[in-house]
Amino acid sequence: MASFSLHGIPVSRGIAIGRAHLLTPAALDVKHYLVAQEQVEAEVERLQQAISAVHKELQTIWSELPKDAPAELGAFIDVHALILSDPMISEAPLDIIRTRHYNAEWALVTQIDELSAQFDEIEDPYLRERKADIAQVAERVLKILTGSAQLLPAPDGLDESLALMIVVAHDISPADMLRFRDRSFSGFVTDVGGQNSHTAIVARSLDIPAAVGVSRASSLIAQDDWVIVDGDAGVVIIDPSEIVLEQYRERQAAQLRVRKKLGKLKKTPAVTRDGVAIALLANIELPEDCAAAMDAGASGVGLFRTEFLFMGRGSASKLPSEDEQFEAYRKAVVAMKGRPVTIRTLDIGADKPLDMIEHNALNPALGLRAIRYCLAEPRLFLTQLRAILRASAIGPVKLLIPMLAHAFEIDQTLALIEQAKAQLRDAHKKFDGAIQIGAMIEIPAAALALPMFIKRLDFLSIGTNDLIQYTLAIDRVDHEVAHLYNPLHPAILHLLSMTIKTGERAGTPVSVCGEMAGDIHLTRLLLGMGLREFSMHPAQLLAVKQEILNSDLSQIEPYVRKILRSVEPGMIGDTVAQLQAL
Ligand SMILES: C=C(OP(=O)(O)O)C(=O)O
Repeated sequence: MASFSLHGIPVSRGIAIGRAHLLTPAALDVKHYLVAQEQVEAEVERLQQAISAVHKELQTIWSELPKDAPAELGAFIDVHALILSDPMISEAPLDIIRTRHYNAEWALVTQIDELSAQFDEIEDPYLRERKADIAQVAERVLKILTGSAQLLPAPDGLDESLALMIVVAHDISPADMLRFRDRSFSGFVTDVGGQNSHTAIVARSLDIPAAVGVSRASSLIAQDDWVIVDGDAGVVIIDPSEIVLEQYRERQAAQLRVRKKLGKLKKTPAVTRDGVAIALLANIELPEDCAAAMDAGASGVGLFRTEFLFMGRGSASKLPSEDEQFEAYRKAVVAMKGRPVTIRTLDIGADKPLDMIEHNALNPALGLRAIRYCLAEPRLFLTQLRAILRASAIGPVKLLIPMLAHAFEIDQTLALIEQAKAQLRDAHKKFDGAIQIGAMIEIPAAALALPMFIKRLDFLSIGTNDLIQYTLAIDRVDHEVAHLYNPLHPAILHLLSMTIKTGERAGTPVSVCGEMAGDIHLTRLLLGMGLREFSMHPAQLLAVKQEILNSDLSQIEPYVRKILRSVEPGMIGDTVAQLQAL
């Protein structure tokens, strides 16, 4: 196969080299014809041969796995081998050929369709999802039958220890991404998605190179193709030549060296050259992420996205109980060893739907989501509030509320927090009575009416991902408008600067917990606006710290003033670049 490349949106930095693992099988689009009676046994044999060819193929992949490859990769191959040996694949389609005289491809697809319908009926979401594995196995067999399958050998010079799997899919939901965090993949490529979709955010949190919005990747890349993902440029190279491979291996090695160097900064305090201390906190999705936060030297958790505890549970299962939630929050608080943990209440809706809740708004991002949903479902909200409050008895916890825009929403939320406290008192359960309560500033209306928030709350956290989405009126997950997603739009810069300055004047702490906080190209801009608290994924923390250590506020501030006076994108971009080069 000739080498070719595809282009998309770079969302998670780094270089990954490996074999493609297609998540969404290509449509099982095969020829359908009837075979004559005398041809039936030959057709049966054709299918049997294809099945044994796939067995061999799986064995080859097994034998090519590097010794230190994570056990999960081998487990995947085992599952596929087991499926292939199961009579539902190895025998039932043969019966279909014999009884209905279907050609081999049609018989296999018929059997898969029947199995698929049976799997849809299964209550257990884990088992239900095994349907995808069966489809992938069937697709391998079909490729052999149609003559399109050739397992490519490892390109010459490929370091097998780097040859892990690259997930290629039309789209990956944030819930699916959650499942991947326990398995080792070296890269992600999706046909759709935007820079700040939650899928992209989770890829960054996993510290795995990823490109999204790579149009038609899942149909142009075949299972087991050798692929390079350049997460810095958003480029995906399929079947790379030896020279290209060598170049990327060198870049990969250079990145590893940079990482090693950054690793030495873990214990270094984040202080600018002119002596201003900056707090660097971590964004987490699950309590297990605290290990990475501690390892990166985070001074606390600035954003715990609790909705990830509620996602991917399937419609049949229940929402997490108060005790289950408490256990998760407690774990995070214990893991952070006395450093503050900012727990955000449920921010569901839009691209973070819950399986058990119907989300049928016409414009989900503008609908009954986040705090709006919680206020409409006080029992669910009180359960979460009690669990968070109980965790505040274990160590320092702050409560963060998403998507607030109206004074009455803040007041209702505060009233419910008081109600949750009263319920805990009645139940003789401990909590921190002086727990700090803050708001996400992520709706332009909130940024423009800041005194209303400052009067009622203890701290503010700017959610730049949603603030950009709502200010520029673009869906953050829609790759067709991804080019309009611009953190340097003058309107965004003004809202940010205004929020930081207003908070500073009022003595209300302001942090940024959106993706802008972890982007090293924007660190100096935010410092110059007066930001002193950044929260980001642990994987980004040391690089941001290095920027801070190399920055001098007195040098930066005049450039930032110039940026804030500019309305021309060219001028803003140039000045941000000059800031970087200081
Ligand atoms: C941090 C944010 O929240 P999320 O990305 O979880 O919506 C944000 O909007 O910037």
